Amino acid sequence: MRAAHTVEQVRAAEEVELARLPEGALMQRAATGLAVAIADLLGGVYGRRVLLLVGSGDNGGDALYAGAQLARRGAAVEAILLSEQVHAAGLAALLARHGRVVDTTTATRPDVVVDGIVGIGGRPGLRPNAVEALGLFRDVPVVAVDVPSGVGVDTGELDGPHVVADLTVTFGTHKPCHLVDPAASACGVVDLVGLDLDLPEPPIQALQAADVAVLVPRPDPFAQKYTRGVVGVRAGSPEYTGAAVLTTSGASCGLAGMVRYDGPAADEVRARHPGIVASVGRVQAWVVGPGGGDDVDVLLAACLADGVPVVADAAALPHVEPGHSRLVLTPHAGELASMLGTERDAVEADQLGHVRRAAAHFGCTVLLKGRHTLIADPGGRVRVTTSGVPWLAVAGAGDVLAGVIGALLASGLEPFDAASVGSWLHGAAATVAGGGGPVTPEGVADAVATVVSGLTSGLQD
Ligand SMILES: NC(=O)C1=CN([C@@H]2O[C@H](COP(=O)(O)OP(=O)(O)OC[C@H]3O[C@@H](n4cnc5c(N)ncnc54)[C@H](O)[C@@H]3O)[C@@H](O)[C@H]2O)[C@@H](O)CC1
Ligand SMILES: Nc1ncnc2c1ncn2[C@@H]1O[C@H](COP(=O)(O)OP(=O)(O)O)[C@@H](O)[C@H]1O
Ligand SMILES: [K+]
Repeated sequence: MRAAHTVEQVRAAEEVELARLPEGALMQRAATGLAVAIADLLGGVYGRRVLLLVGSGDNGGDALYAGAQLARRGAAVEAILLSEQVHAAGLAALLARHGRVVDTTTATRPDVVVDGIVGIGGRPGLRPNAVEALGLFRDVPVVAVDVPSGVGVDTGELDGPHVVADLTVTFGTHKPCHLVDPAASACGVVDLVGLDLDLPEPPIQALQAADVAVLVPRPDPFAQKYTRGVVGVRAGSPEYTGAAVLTTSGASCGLAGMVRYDGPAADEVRARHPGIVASVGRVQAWVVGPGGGDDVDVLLAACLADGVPVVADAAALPHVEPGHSRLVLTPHAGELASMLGTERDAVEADQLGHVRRAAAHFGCTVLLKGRHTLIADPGGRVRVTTSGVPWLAVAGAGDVLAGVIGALLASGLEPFDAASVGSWLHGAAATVAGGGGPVTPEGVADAVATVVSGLTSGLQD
């Protein structure tokens, strides 16, 4: 599990550790991890040129101490001081190793720029002198210390100028900005240096393959199709039969024992999936909405009246009312904006705030689709999916996702687990299906089984 904690939580945990350790020890641990990561990026240290951008706080201190360590191993290290006050002991350490203080007119072209402008104490945005320094060597790789300076650390928002890093080396735990877009997209690769902090339950997590392997349902030896769960799909309309085929393709990923289809595209659905039963009967979960027509409000009401968990997607979303706790809503940013009476841009700018607001308002699990899909429950807990690839941004992929989540709900997973596991499998399936190239939504649906078998065989070893 990749965990992210807020600035307040990190500060509280650091305080305990700071009181326990000799002065400066925690920063030295951070700086050593940073120096190792920079050396790895450069493929060596001796003779490499490093430019530190140093702000007023401890983030600049980390950069200065890491710079001193690199200078000791033969790097030529220069520092631009962006504040009159910088970490004094860090600066002394750098100067003792023959690092040089330079300005924007005297800095030498480096092999790497180290962003020690601000860390978790930073407000969003950058001052003009930082923007100028960052503009000096635009094509040089940037390593951000802890966070890319200027991003909203707790919110994942971007407001004003900020660093765009190739690598972010963070300490102790991830912060929300490392997982939540748009800030996450400014982090590049994120490397975590452990500080042995005693941290509370993380408010934000990103499932990893091992976590999904634990959560994914497996049939017991005496399983029957009904004990594994039946998922019902009410999707498609005479105009949009493809949505019915794709949603049932997701539902047929093999994670539930049976798929029922109730709608106008039964022939198309059965032609692709002969195992699907096109008759009404008992189900353990419903999926409703993809490609839905004029009667989608009636269908949603019928699904909810069944008293089983429901995935509501696409055309069903505008008809959802608060108060159904076993509901999973799967909007993209435009759909979530309509549901909350705001604009798509506002949702995209503050994805965490909006998905949490929607989960609290509707009293159910809400999954906001995007590059890093967010899943929130009404209590504010959030999971982030990072397994996807940009090729997944293809029409129909969302229908498949709704079907996969429906199968997981039918198998007995709780809504928050079903949504986050389904989203992770969906992203991983796109990676497998495309092999680095384009995918079709059908291909993604087919690849879910391959991903699951990889996970479960790994566990049996
Ligand atoms: N607390 C600790 O023990 C540790 C902290 N570490 C480092 O310390 C950092 C936090 O240090 P600080 O609390 O000193 O805070 P920062 O280094 O993030 O800087 C805070 C100062 O920068 C100024 N500032 C805020 N926003 C700004 C902006 N947008 N542009 C320019 N200046 C701005 C403010 O005057 C503020 O006091 C972490 O991110 C991490 O890098 C690590 O060394 C690990 C140990
Ligand atoms: N840049 C991206 N990287 C990874 N996944 C993405 C990206 N953009 C969109 N996705 C994923 O692609 C899918 C698109 O779904 P959706 O927008 O509902 O399409 P449709 O309604 O046509 O089925 C979602 O699962 C979303 O998370
Ligand atoms: K930084």
